[in-house]
Amino acid sequence: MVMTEPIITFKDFSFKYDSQAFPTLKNINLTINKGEKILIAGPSGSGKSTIGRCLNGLIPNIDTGDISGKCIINGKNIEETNLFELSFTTSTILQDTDSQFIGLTVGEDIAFALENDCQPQNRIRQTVHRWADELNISHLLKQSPQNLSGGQKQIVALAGVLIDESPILLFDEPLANLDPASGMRTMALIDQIQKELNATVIIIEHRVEEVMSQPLDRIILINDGEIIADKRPNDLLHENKLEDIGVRSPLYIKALEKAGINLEEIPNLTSINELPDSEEISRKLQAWVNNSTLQGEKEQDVPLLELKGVGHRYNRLQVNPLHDVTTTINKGDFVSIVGQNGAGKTTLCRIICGFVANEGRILFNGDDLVSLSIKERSEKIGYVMQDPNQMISQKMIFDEVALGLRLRGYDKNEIKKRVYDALKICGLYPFRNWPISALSFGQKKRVTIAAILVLKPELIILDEPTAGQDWKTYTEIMSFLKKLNQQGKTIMIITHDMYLMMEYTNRSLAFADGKLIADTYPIKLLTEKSLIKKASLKRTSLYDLAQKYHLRDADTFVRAYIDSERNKQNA
Ligand SMILES: Nc1ncnc2c1ncn2[C@@H]1O[C@H](COP(=O)(O)OP(=O)(O)OP(=O)(O)O)[C@@H](O)[C@H]1O
Ligand SMILES: Nc1ncnc2c1ncn2[C@@H]1O[C@H](COP(=O)(O)OP(=O)(O)OP(=O)(O)O)[C@@H](O)[C@H]1O
Repeated sequence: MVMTEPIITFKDFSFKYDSQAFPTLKNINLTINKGEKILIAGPSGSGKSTIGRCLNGLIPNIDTGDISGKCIINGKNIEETNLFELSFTTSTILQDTDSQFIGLTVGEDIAFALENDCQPQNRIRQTVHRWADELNISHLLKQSPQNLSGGQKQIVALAGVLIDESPILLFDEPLANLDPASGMRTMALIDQIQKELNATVIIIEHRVEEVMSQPLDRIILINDGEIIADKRPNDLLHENKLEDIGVRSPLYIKALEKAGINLEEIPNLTSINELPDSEEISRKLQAWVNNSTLQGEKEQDVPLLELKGVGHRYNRLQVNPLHDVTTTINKGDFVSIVGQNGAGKTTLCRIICGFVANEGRILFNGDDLVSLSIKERSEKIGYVMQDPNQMISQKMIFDEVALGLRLRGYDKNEIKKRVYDALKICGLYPFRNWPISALSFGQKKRVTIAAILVLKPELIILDEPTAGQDWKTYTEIMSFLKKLNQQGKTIMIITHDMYLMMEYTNRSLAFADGKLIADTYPIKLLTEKSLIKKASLKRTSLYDLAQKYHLRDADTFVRAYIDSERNKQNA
């Protein structure tokens, strides 16, 4: 028997933030042994990050509140330990990477963790280069961390944590902004580090399927501040209750279920490789595809936005600036913009909105956009940033949505009418007199969309609207966007979620190294191996399932699955 020794123990532990009326964590009993790898999952606001903050000492040192019961980390009671002491025990990679950077360059930032340990200069250089190599960020070492793309920031933050060599590594949503291939690489890397250092790894993530691409010891489900399951992944998947609490199940499991396959009869559900070779499963999956009728792809060819040789270079250090993007977005399109972290997706959207200079031309309904100011453009093209908190400037919902109209001098009645209309479309009318601070993330996101809809733009561009969201909020945001699209809005959306791309969008633009490398149907994009590799994409597990069971045509299987989900939504 392997000797196990607890490194984290919660005993009848409850915690109430000073500013909250009720406890956020309730009666937590949890033991994690040295060297274990644990996933913590659960809906937004359930208390996952709060548990994380106990592990790294932010609770009770920075986030003060009432504790009852005990929490012992590496032999120390968190109530009797200061932040500095715990910093040697737990390394944390946060959801919000921006607040984590201290160096002037990426290289300095990564080195910082080592300099803390008083290592010699040349050893530091070597280690930094080794990790930068491993993480594919060598070309960024001289850049300022503030200028990186969202995904690049996340990888740099990861490097800092990995080289720190603490006994507990805590990752709070490490995948939220990563492209699919980087996400997989990151999970493999975490696994490798864990083995090398024999570290205890705690991962907080909504993307359960991706985390499960590497072995896990246990999954802990949190709901409403309580632990509702603490099980080995296989046992939890057999119970098949993830979606009941708003956590997305792995796609291949949902597909098996759709085809009427009894999950109880499958011994190991943790990965497609572990599924049994079975004629019967093959037959059932194939029969299910044969029974579904496929919908035709939507064809549209009235041009709305024409991009001709579009590009932008931020500075001379930039290795692959966005260059020569030429394509036409048609009226009614729902376009996904996908690809490699740092490829230029956000930059393209900034160019379209006029926030940064453009080396090419853009026509909107046939007119050149160059003569329009940012303000004039925003009446035609609405841009929704990833973080709603960065967009919101007012206290009250009504005022936030009315802001654009007030700035443009509309009269009071017209403002009221338009704001109410937009709030109704966004399902926020009942909240019209509420302060924004009382809303959840998904609701805030809809406020920022409402604030854009009042100006009646024909095109709406959204930057990763579902990143870091739980399954419920994800579905809420996406069905809402789908409705807007059906009402005639043209939508462009940046995303790293391959399934989202396939289910919701009718067309994909894929980027790599500053270039548009594909412009096609979402499903077609994932049929070409070389494209997938170049754009850092990944096939969903539906393909792997179809291949494993030798279905006649994997793409047809994937389409059948997506159609059946679409129909379920429309019903
Ligand atoms: N510093 C704080 N002060 C007061 N309340 C807080 C604080 N941080 C979190 N909370 C509250 O505690 C609850 C749980 O938040 P927590 O961040 O732990 O959730 P989570 O499960 O990590 O959610 P998400 O998936 O959205 O990140 C929320 O209702 C939140 O409003
Ligand atoms: N303000 C800036 N100054 C200098 N370089 C920048 C700036 N903003 C972005 N870059 C660089 O431009 C490139 C493209 O960045 P962009 O944000 O468009 O990428 P992205 O495709 O949206 O990436 P992600 O998927 O990670 O969000 C990156 O290499 C990034 O480092």
